[in-house]
Amino acid sequence: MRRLLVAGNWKMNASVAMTEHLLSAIRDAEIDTCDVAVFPPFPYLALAHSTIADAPIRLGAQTCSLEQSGAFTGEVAVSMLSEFQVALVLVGHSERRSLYGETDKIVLLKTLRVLEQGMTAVVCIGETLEERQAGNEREVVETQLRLLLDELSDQQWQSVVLAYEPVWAIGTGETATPEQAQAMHRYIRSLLQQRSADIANTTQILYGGSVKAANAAELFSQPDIDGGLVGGASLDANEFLGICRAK
Ligand SMILES: O=C[C@H](O)COP(=O)(O)O
Repeated sequence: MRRLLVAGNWKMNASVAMTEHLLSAIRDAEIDTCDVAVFPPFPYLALAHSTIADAPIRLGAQTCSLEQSGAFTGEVAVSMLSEFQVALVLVGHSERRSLYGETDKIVLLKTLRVLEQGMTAVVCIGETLEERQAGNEREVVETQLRLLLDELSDQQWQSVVLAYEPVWAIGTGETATPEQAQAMHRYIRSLLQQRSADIANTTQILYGGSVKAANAAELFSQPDIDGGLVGGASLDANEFLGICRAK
């Protein structure tokens, strides 16, 4: 049985006050209906770690370096993240792919770095509007997954979470319908099934793209949707908690 995971990706939005406010509210809500994770920007990870203390909230980072240490100005290594009890790292978010040139090869290499450090990689995939309008969404998603399917061992797949995020639904207010999302999640699971039944059964596949408290329950009730990767709505404590409580 796959647990529901609700993950808040704050993107480049935070302050000390906001981090303390949001995380205190999430901590005090004592959510037990799903697993909860938050992905603050790098400078707030230490504060986030101390604010959530021993609460069952998993801490995530929004990206990581391919490198382990050295002269890579501005980069952050996975070993540094693990010192702040970061348990999950986003890899291949569509903004990293489109704005910072994160290719499928880089996504594979970063995923391996994250797994080597004993963390979970949350690998993001999804098609653009043009790709969907051209009817190529399945092909795009399969291509984005191909290297991971071919290169990761069965054991490594145990530490991978997938997030299907149609680019046209990110930050636009236009959510994929539950049927559209379920159809793609089912397809992704069928690709995992080609690797092994165990990987297909155990890998969590999150949906991302304008998830909010008002639409979360319908999305999460789909058989192949195992939670959400939430952007904008994760910046509002009530909205995020509403998503966590959605059933
Ligand atoms: O990582 C989160 C996604 O990009 C979704 O963002 P959004 O909920 O603001 O559409």
